[in-house]
Amino acid sequence: MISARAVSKRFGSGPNAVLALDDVSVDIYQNEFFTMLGPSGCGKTTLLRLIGGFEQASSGEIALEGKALNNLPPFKRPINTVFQSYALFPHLTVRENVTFGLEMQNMPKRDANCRADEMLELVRLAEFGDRQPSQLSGGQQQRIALARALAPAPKVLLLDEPLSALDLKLRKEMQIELKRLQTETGITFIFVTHDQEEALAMSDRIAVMKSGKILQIGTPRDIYETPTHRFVADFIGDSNFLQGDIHQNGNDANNTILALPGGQTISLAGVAENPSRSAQQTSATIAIRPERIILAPQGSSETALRGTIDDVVYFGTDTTYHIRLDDQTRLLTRVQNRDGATMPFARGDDVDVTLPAAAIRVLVD
Ligand SMILES: Nc1ncnc2c1ncn2[C@@H]1O[C@H](COP(=O)(O)OP(=O)(O)OP(=O)(O)O)[C@@H](O)[C@H]1O
Repeated sequence: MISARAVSKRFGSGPNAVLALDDVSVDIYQNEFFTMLGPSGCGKTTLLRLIGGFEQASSGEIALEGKALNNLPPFKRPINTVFQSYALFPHLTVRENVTFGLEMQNMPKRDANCRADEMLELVRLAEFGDRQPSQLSGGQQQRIALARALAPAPKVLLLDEPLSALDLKLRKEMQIELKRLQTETGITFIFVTHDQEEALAMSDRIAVMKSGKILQIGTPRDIYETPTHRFVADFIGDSNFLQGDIHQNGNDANNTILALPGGQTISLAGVAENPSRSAQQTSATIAIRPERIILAPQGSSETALRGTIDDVVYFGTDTTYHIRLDDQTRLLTRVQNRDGATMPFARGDDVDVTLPAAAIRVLVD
C-alpha cells in the first residue's frame, strides 16, 4: 500500500541542520495495522508527515500502490490523519463534524448525513450526533475524530499518538477499539507511538526507530522474542544484557561460547544467528528476557552459572529475583506465581542460573 525507498529528511542547513530521517525504507501492506515506535525525536512523526504530504522528503521516494506521491498535496492523497489533539470544530454538532469533510468533497448533504450516521455507529456513538463536542468525554471526542477521518473511506489512516491525551484505563479501551475499527474497515492504519505496550497490543507489525533510522521491522512477537539490536531489546520489555568474547571451544564449530569478563562461560550452541550482525565480530552482547532464565538450587547443574539471590520482589502475578553472579554481574529473573503462596527462593540463597539457548539473542550494539 505504502512504500518508502531510501527516504531522508533534513531540517535546516549548515551546522544546525537536523537529519530527522536517515535513508529509511519500508513497505506497509494493505489492511495492515502498522506501528512506528521509538523514543521522542527518533523521526516517527516526520515519516508520518511525509506519507501524509505535510512535509517533502529531502531525498528518496514514497509511493502509494506503486505510484509516487512526492508531488501530490495532502488533500489529493487518499490518506487521512488523526492527531493527538482531536481538533474537532467546537461550534458544530458531532454529526456536522463528521459530515464537514464529506461536504467539502461535494457529497450531497443527505448522503453525507447517512454516511456520518454509519460512522457514528461504527465508533458506537450513534446517539450522540446532535451534541456539541464540549458535551463529550475525551475518549468520546477521540472517537468522533476517528469517525470523521474514516468517513471519506481513505485508503490509509495516519494516527499520530492519538491516545496519549487519555487516561490509562481509557487508553486501554481505545486500543481495543482502534484495532476493531481497523479490522472492520480494512483500512491500512499507520500508527505512531512511543509506548511499547500500546504497540505490542495493537499492531500487525512494528518498526522500531532510533535517531532517524528503522532498526527492526517485525510482528510484536518477532520484536519481543528476537530483537536484533541492543536498543530494541532494551526499549521493548525488560532484558538482561551480558557482554563478553565469543570463542570456539575446542575443534567443535557448534560449541561456541561467550566468555564473560569474570571467567564464567555461556554456551552459545544452538543460539540463532542474528542476520543484522557481522559474523567477524569477536566480542558480543547477548540478551535474555527475565522470564526465560531458569533458576535451580545450587549444585543441580554442571553447566549453569553460579549466583546468589540478592533481592526478591513479590508482584502478585509474579516474583522477580535479583541475582548476583559469582563475577558480580547482575541479572533480573521473573517467575510466575502459579501456585500462589510458595516462593521457591529467598534472599541469600545460592542458585544455579541457566540461560537456555533458545532464549539467548546475540545483538548488534
Ligand atoms: N520543522 C522542524 N524543524 C526543525 N527540526 C525538526 C522539525 N520537525 C522535526 N524536527 C526534528 O527532527 C527530529 C525528529 O522529529 P520527529 O518529530 O519526527 O520525532 P518523533 O519521533 O515524532 O518525536 P516525538 O515523539 O517527540 O513527537 C527531532 O530532532 C526534531 O527536533
